[in-house]
Amino acid sequence: MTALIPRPRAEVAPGAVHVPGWLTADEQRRLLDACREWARSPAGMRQTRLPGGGVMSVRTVCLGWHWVPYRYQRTADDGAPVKPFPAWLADLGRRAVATAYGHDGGYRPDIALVNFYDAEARMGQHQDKDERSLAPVVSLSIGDTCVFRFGNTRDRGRPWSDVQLESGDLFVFGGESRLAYHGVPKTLPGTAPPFLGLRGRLNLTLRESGLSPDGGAV
Ligand SMILES: O=C(O)CCC(=O)C(=O)O
Ligand SMILES: [Fe+2]
Repeated sequence: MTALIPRPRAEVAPGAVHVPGWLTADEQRRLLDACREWARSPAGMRQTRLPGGGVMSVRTVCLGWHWVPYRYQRTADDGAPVKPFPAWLADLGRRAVATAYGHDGGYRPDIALVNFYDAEARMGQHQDKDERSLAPVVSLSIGDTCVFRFGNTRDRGRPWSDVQLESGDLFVFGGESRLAYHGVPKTLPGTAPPFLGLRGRLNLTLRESGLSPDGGAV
């Protein structure tokens, strides 16, 4: 969408870069189509059960490695093999890192977590720390705008920055910010660009597992 108020690129914290409007409308549409395919069962989109008995409000489908709190495995909750991580998505991830940092640093993502947020869904402050690699996390947003809370590496509290992530925005966090706490306190329902035909918000995070294909550390 054309912004009335320009949204400049910003380094929110050292190594944490927000690039508004990075994906073209066509790229957003293609990514949405791919998400709709990935969401189908087997190994489709589901709500993650937490060890304490709770259920996450976002719906998630994983590619490459399936995330269960708090590790990665090769099979999904239904026992089916996790869907493959496509080469084109790794290429997109490399382009994203190069856009954020000026070079791709040999980025080789092999995990994607695709999260769907309906109007009520949110995600509490957490660290992405189940990967053995400290390569950057690439985040791509499609659909409704959200408030993305990007905090510090020490704890869930302040200081943090609240950033609005809109459809097509890129956010990369690596380096000193790789283990920063972050979360999504709310989405803004009905703000998705009409051309998408999507109610809600999708977010893809690409990561390097640091795991070999048989599950050991690389
Ligand atoms: O939805 C987002 O923007 C963040 C998702 C996230 O932090 C995660 O999947 O670990
Ligand atoms: Fe995260």
